[in-house]
Amino acid sequence: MPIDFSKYIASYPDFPEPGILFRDISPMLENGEVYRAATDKIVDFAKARNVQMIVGPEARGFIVGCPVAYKLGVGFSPARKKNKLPGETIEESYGLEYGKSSLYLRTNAVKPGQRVLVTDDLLATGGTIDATIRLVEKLGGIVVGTAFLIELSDLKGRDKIKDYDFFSLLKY
Ligand SMILES: O=P(O)(O)OC[C@H]1O[C@H](OP(=O)(O)OP(=O)(O)O)[C@H](O)[C@@H]1O
Ligand SMILES: Nc1ncnc2[nH]cnc12
Repeated sequence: MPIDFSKYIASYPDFPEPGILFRDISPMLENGEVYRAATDKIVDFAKARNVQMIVGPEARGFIVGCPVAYKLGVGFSPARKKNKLPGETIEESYGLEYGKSSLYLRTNAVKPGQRVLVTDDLLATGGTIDATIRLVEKLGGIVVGTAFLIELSDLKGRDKIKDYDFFSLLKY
């Protein structure tokens, strides 16, 4: 029987602030079979695009991207928030559904011409993924796909990344 992935997403009204309906992937992660099946969907998407490197934003982009990198035998580089990455980094700032922030990537994270998959748990306004893509492209990487567990379609994040191949497991 195919897995109904939607059963493993919890919804919390007014978290972390009033008006936000928070979609929580924790139940999916807490079930080994379901986490693996969800990861395998992204692995298939990545294999079809000959992905050579994965970059994901802190923190939930790591949860999605790292097991895919492990399965493919490619590297993963974290795009991190302020004061988390030592050494030489590049920065991009962005707005999100709640708040504003910056992401940083190591200047050695991606080689020019490398085929990169960008992963995150959820696409909302698209600010986070757009900043992550800009970081990769600043280093000369080629973003061959973007992959998420969840897309919040009302927030139109896909409009920001319409030039890129896209995968999402679930849509709300
Ligand atoms: O499409 P956007 O409007 O940019 O929103 C999506 C981003 O928001 C959440 O991360 P958050 O910034 O809350 O950080 P966290 O993963 O560290 O909890 C989520 O994990 C995505 O990265
Ligand atoms: N509604 C939402 N649920 C979970 N994570 C989010 N990140 C941005 N918006 C979110």
